[in-house]
Amino acid sequence: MPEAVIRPAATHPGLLASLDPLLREWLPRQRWFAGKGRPVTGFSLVAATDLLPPGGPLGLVHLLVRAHQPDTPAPGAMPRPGDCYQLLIGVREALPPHLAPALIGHLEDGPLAGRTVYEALYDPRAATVLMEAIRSRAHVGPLRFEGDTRQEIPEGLVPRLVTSEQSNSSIVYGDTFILKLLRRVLPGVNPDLELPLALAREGCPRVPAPAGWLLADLDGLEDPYVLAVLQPYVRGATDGWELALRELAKGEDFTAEARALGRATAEVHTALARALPTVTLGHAQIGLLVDGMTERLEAAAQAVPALRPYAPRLRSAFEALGDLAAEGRVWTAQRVHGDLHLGQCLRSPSGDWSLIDFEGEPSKPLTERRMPQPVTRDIAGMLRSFDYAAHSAVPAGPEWATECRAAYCSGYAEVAGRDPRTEPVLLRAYETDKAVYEVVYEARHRPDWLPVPMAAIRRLSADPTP
Ligand SMILES: Nc1ncnc2c1ncn2[C@@H]1O[C@H](COP(=O)(O)OP(=O)(O)O)[C@@H](O)[C@H]1O
Ligand SMILES: O=P(O)(O)O[C@H]1O[C@H](CO)[C@@H](O[C@H]2O[C@H](CO)[C@@H](O)[C@H](O)[C@H]2O)[C@H](O)[C@H]1O
Repeated sequence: MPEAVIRPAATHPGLLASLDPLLREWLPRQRWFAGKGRPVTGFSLVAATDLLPPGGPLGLVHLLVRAHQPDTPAPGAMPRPGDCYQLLIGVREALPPHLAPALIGHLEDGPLAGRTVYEALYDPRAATVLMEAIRSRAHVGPLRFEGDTRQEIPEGLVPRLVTSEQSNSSIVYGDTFILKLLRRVLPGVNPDLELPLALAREGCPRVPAPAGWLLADLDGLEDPYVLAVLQPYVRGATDGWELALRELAKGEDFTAEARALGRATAEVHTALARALPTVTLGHAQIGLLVDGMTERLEAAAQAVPALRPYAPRLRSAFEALGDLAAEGRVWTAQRVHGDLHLGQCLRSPSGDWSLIDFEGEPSKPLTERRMPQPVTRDIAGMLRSFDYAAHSAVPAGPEWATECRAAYCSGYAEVAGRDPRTEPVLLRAYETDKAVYEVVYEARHRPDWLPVPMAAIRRLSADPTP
């Protein structure tokens, strides 16, 4: 076993000063960096914790740093404080060749001048320190490693960093557990831990139950930061997106899987409705929802000119929902996944589906992400995802999408006792809202993909039935 001893915390203002120029260059290149397009002008230290002393042969420093970026606040608005990021910095005399991709740079001054600093998650020795801290429920400075005592975590699981494109960073331990380290972190209850814990309490088998987690208690804050979540690893799993594309390429039917996904979604929704409060949305609340959807559409049409000709017809989808509410219709809202699509669904080799990544839309504040919403929001996300898969295939498979969407709704109804298609106005409003979001997302991140949500925009603005 490499060193897994957790030593007392010490802060290193000097270390951050010498890291500053290296991080300014390195941080914006990371996939998970949320402030793309604006330079980083400096950092302030939120917390520094030694997990292994940085002066030793292998140093490991846990940092929470606020990255400052020039902001253009709306007139009268307060400038936003920079985003806070979680970093694990390894410190060595020199990097062995297998850690070359992890290099951040060489410290030129300060207490550790001459040493090499690197992204420690690539380093199995550093990853083992994290796991040992969870196993021993260590408290180090502000960091609190905790866990579910009913789940046994064996010693010596071999770690490997997940290298796929992610919004956060994950380490798989011995194909048995996966530790997700949140990158852009906020104080307060995080749905990525809150909802899987609630589902585990309900005995819902569709979501891997958290086995451990990492919190940080910082002075002056009522709520801790949620920094990481450890879950059982679904071995040999394929995600729904990959599976759907594979079946499409082979011309295979996917409706049985779509139906199973509908059932799995309904199981999760039913358990969440039991576990956490539900509320009724009447005229006033639906009015706010409609206003939000309309504002997002206006902002999207400003940002993406291709959307502008369709905006009036799309707006009418939101207005129709407002009209129903004005007639006295009410809807139930509950906690939902918040960002559901095929890529968030994992199929085990035995054919069971699990849902992952309950973080919600990371760009939104936690209070907004934790608000109860109609389940239709998640359902619309999945319906859009079948459409995405069908449009990504060559040749495109619009009938495939129609069949999968129908099968998904039927599967949902089998478990929930309520078919989402019986709420066409609500479904259309949510699907429109999601397609508008996707237009902005693709214009910003993957312009080649823009035709996919634009096809949906055309369909939704032409045909009032979802
Ligand atoms: N419990 C799990 N079992 C197996 N693989 C998982 C599990 N949780 C996550 N993954 C894999 O890790 C990837 C990233 O996880 P996710 O929670 O979506 O992180 P992010 O928020 O960074 O996108 C997923 O796409 C999936 O491939
Ligand atoms: O998984 P994330 O939380 O990072 O979600 C973002 O990226 C997704 C792309 O990976 C994006 O999803 C869109 O593309 C998917 C195919 O790549 C498709 O299945 C989804 O239906 C579609 O929305 C998601 O919108 C974005 O928030």
